[in-house]
Amino acid sequence: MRRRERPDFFPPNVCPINAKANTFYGIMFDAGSTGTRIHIYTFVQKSPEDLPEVEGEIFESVKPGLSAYADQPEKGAESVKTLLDMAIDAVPPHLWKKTPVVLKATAGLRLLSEEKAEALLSEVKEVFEESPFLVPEDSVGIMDGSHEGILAWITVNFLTGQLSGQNQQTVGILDLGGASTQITFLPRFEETLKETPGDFLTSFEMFNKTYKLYTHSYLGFGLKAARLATLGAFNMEVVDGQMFRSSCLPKQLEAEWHFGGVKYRYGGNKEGETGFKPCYLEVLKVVKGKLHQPEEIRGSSFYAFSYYYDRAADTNLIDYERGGVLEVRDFERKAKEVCDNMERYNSASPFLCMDLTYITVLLKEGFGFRDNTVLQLTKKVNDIETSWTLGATFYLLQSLGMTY
Ligand SMILES: O=c1ccn([C@@H]2O[C@H](COP(=O)(O)OP(=O)(O)O)[C@@H](O)[C@H]2O)c(=O)[nH]1
Ligand SMILES: [Ca+2]
Repeated sequence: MRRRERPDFFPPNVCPINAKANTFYGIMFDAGSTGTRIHIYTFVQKSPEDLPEVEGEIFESVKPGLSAYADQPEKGAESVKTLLDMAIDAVPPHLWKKTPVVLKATAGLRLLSEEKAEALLSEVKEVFEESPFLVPEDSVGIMDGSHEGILAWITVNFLTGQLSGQNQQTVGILDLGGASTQITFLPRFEETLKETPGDFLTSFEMFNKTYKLYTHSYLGFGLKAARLATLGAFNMEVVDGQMFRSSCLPKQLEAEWHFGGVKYRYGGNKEGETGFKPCYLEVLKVVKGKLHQPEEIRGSSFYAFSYYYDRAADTNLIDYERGGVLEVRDFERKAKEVCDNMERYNSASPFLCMDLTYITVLLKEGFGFRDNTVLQLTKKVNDIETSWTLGATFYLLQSLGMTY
């Protein structure tokens, strides 16, 4: 796409408040499987040659996600309206009409029937149309899995300064959601391009450059979907009262869990085995042979966020506010510690052992990372969330001709 200049209403030297003429906003909703979030970004474009700067972000979230309202689409849309009302206060009224609002749904809605997903999305569209903001075509929809990874890659590499200037040393990213998981990186070796199935490679244009990225979204491999798969309950018609058991859960546990609008009963192996070893084997069945393993990633380091971050923070592997640097084996060590002392960790979450074991198995046996592969756990860079939403907002502004 060609670089386009935004109209300048005031030449810089006569602009009354110089800084404000080139400020603009973008509103992006992330309708995830476990929650809905609004990101209201403020951008400043100092000159047409430079990348826009992110001046600030307002972030708020609600739970549960839209997919939990599969049978009450109006209620689902109400949760979006609550968040959108925040934008009315955040964006100056004279810019409302120029501020685009978009909602992209991810794996939660991908797993619903088309009919239920459409009903939810059309209610949300109505909420948008009743708002004073700019509602572009296709403003509400389900995002393609490959875009989810690419846009998160754009976000992280933009925030870490890798998309501007010469010597670009981009970083790969790992996102672990509730229902799907993404891996994205820029291959450095010809071999990788040759060995990779075509649908794992996508060319993407951003900020006047084309990137050929390796990316894939594995539907059903998010943390919560993996819990169901381990229990043998994923995509199953659940019979009333049916109990799903696992060696990854505390022996005496019996409880209920709601996900994607379905109720599941689950519990520990009352009589049988419990602990890291049997749990690892159980989880391995869910993962083994299901993921593509690019050779190149074994020796590189990756940025990891979402549930990788949350579980690492929950178990003090990293600081909750600042994040940290880990190796894959740190997750395994912690999984052993938790699974082999399950009763002690019971109070935090009954799924902690299963979650840590899943993360370990996914990284090692799924993607094929080494024990000493380095992971940079990050929630925010320069106070901006490391989410695909920033990349998606840039893409949106580019398509509207508001930036290049
Ligand atoms: O702005 C966000 C959005 C999501 N998450 C994390 O993403 C995970 C939930 O995934 P999500 O609901 O987005 O599921 P998906 O639809 O991506 O499978 C949780 O760890 C959240 O804390 C986050 O940290 N920041
Ligand atoms: Ca997500």
